[in-house]
Amino acid sequence: MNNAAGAPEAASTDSIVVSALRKSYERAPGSDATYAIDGVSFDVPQGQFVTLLGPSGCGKTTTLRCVAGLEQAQEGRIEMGGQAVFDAAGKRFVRPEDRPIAMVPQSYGIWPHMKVVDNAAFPLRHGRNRRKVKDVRERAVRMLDQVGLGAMADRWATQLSGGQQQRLAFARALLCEPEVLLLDEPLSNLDAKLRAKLRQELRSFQEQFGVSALYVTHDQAEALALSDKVVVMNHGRVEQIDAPERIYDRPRSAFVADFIGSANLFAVHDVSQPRADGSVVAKTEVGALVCGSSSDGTGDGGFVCVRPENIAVRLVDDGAPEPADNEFRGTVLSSEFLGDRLELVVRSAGTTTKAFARSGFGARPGREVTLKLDPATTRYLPG
Ligand SMILES: Nc1ncnc2c1ncn2[C@@H]1O[C@H](COP(=O)(O)OP(=O)(O)OP(=O)(O)O)[C@@H](O)[C@H]1O
Repeated sequence: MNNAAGAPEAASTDSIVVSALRKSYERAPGSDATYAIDGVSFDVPQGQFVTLLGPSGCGKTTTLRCVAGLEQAQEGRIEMGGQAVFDAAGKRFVRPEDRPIAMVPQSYGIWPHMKVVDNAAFPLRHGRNRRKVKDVRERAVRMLDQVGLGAMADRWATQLSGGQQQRLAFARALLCEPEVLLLDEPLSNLDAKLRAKLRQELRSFQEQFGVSALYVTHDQAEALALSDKVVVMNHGRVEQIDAPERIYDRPRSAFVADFIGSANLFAVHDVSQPRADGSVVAKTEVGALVCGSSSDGTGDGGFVCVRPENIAVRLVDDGAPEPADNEFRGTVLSSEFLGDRLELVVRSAGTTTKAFARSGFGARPGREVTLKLDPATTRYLPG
């Protein structure tokens, strides 16, 4: 669990607690090290699905590999089930094979020259559980049954489809009875439709087996659809940790707002003190906007953030009244038909705004429109 300062506190209900992890790949003494991860802290509560999300190079894989024990950080601490598996200060490092984890790699790591059942049983024959398990084949077949592959146990692994290979990789990982599954972009090699189907399957297996999961992706839709909690990373640091709905509806920074979904960001040059209801008035290039605030503090700078689907669009007709509070006018630059809606780009006061309208809305390029922002879904993000 996180405390008020956002740092994790060790608790018996957490499968993993990562605290202040810092790693640089430049090890030479005196080198001007830049950190691949720089003070990363988060936790994975027991049975939950937690996703590390961020752009390429932000440090997701480095973090996952530190948790797996495949990389060693220079600072910080990692606990699993209440025990330290890494502690830079105490010079403790537990080897990957002795950590209660199983990893599902991007390529699934399936052996083409083996039958499905032998692939599934591989860690029981060769891993840390090797000597403990006698009824290896029986256990592997039982697990294959549970993921719907029982009838394919004696096929060659190469005869499986992409989706079946994922199930096999999942079954093999679960056979190790890990505390936590570590998944490194396991859906990235599949086409969009199959990816959407398999992510639901992945989530339902994870829930069914009650195993905790730490998942890495740069795909924000995948992160929102799958996770109990999303850890958004940027430049080696954590930007925000929250449930998917809060990440989307209440981004804490312009980076999170922009990276997750589609967001309009209006630069702010002055902002009022918070009012009794917590809202602020932010002066922007499109006028003064009343909006909710993500923080207690205010000041100059920052952005007002509003999602395209939260903007109401009206055509401006002859004799239309002047824009009211939280409204501004603009000219339609482009109007794209997306099946269920139109995506409009509207130019006003030197900036462009993206807004959605219903499919039949007659907003051709060149038409003047009024855009109305709802204070409940418009947020001020301090700079
Ligand atoms: N073995 C390595 N040696 C040197 N630098 C590395 C190494 N692995 C990663 N880095 C650097 O560390 C930073 C973080 O990389 P990392 O692979 O963790 O990011 P990522 O968020 O997983 O990116 P991607 O989504 O592209 O896989 C990057 O700047 C990367 O270039």
